[in-house]
Amino acid sequence: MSSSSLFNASLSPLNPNQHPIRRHPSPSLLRHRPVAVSCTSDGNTTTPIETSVKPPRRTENTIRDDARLHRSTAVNPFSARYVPFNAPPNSAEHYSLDEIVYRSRSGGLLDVEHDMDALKHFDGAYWRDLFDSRVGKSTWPYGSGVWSKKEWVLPEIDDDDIVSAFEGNSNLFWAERFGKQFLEMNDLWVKHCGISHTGSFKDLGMTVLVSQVNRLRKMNRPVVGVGCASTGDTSAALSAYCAAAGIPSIVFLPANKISMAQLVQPIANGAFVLSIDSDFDGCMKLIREVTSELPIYLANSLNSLRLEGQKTAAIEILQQFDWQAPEWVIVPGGNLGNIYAFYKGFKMCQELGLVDRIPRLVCAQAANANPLYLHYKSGWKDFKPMTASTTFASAIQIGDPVSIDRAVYALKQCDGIVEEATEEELMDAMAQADSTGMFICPHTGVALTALFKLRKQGVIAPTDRTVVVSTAHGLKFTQSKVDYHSKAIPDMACRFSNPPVEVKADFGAVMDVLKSYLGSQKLRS
Ligand SMILES: Cc1ncc(COP(=O)(O)O)c(C=O)c1O
Ligand SMILES: N[C@@H](CCOP(=O)(O)O)C(=O)O
Repeated sequence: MSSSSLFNASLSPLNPNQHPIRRHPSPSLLRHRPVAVSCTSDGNTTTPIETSVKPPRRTENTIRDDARLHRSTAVNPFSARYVPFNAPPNSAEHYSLDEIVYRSRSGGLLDVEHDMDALKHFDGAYWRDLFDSRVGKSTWPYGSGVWSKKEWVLPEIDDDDIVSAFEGNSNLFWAERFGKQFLEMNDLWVKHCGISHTGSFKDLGMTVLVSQVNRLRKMNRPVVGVGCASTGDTSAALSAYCAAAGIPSIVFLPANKISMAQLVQPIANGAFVLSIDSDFDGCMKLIREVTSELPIYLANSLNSLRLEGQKTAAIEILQQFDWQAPEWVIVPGGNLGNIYAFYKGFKMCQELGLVDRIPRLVCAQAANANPLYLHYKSGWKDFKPMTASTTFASAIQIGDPVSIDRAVYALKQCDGIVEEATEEELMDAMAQADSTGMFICPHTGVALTALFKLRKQGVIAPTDRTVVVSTAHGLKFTQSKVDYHSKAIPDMACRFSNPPVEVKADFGAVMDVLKSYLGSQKLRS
């Protein structure tokens, strides 16, 4: 079936006895659906288009006002709640998302469980079609890559309570030259989650968490501020979204362990910044203690709301490949929420009929902070937290990841793999990627190292469609690049460094240098 006929199929009325809700989808679902398809000269239908010209927007209205005007009066059929993570089927424990709870009764992790039966009243074609129709618009809140999947994220929140920077919809970059030159691969992609509002994938989760906090505060729930421990990216996202909503944010940062660019983000956004003489794990312990004593809402990924937003990056990857699953997705791992979020996004798409299979996941760790890797190598027998050593991939310098159980579950479910990268490997991989036109962060260098290793072992084949998740913007980590290109890193060859050539302000000297450079380029080509 062609994609256009799939599209038509999703619009045709169904036997009402089969899908009572689908026969009457809520107007809010239908509002942003394509209304027609265009025809080619041979009469085949192609892409969806709007047929009527919309009346000009009333200039006194904001996009929030517009959303309010079009608010559906139909009963929302979708809902979600907290349940213990990986609970046995007979477990009755559950909590409303409006409760302030981070752990199950037994002290385990929580998960957000959606009413899958309600979602299943609509078939895969319906959801594909709905999500596709929202991409690239400025309609509140669906213009966001996260909120374009609102029914699968926080279905019950009022559009008015949402705090969004139109995050998501990030670039899926075809790494043509990198794949060809270094890996003999022709179908290699980099999902640039770091090209976003605060420069990392954390925006995807933070829009959800801060929106829910906004709702709780409007309900007069006791939330005076929102706090996190951070290696730099969570704090940046938290402070930006809180600042946008006028909510106080408090961030615990390990002193001298995050980049200057990351440190300045919460400072500029007006957060209350504590620089603590500890590592990330120490800060995490402290924020957990503090949030159990004070009315400060916890924003780390221990809070499963965050993962609901982060899982949309997985859905987006499938969408960008026209709802075809790639063979492999490689994700750098630290506190280990994101690897589970990816799994959850892919799995929901499979369960709801948008795709027929899910990719295998690879979690990549820095060798200096590799508790998951060691656990995997032990045959998942023995998890031991560790004290993480310094790494250029500073945002994943984490030795006691809070989401260890989620990560192990995800990797087991998808026949996943864990790899590690030494400092030299990750820095070389970053420099190689940059030399082909990217500008990636060291964590993406960790993920690329995993790819190098799995290609060499023959686990990933040259034609396997592979996505490497780039988690932060390279501009947040320029000092590591400066160190590498100046060959200023002890015991590192910096094989791909490209230091500037110092030359006198003299025409002859400049010409000499240029001729020698151009000569070496000729030899290379
Ligand atoms: C840039 C970057 N990459 C990767 C990660 C790892 O994500 P997770 O903690 O969800 O494993 C983090 C944060 O931990 C990060 O900030
Ligand atoms: N890299 C993270 C570490 C904390 O992870 P979280 O997802 O649990 O908030 C950061 O940037 O702080």
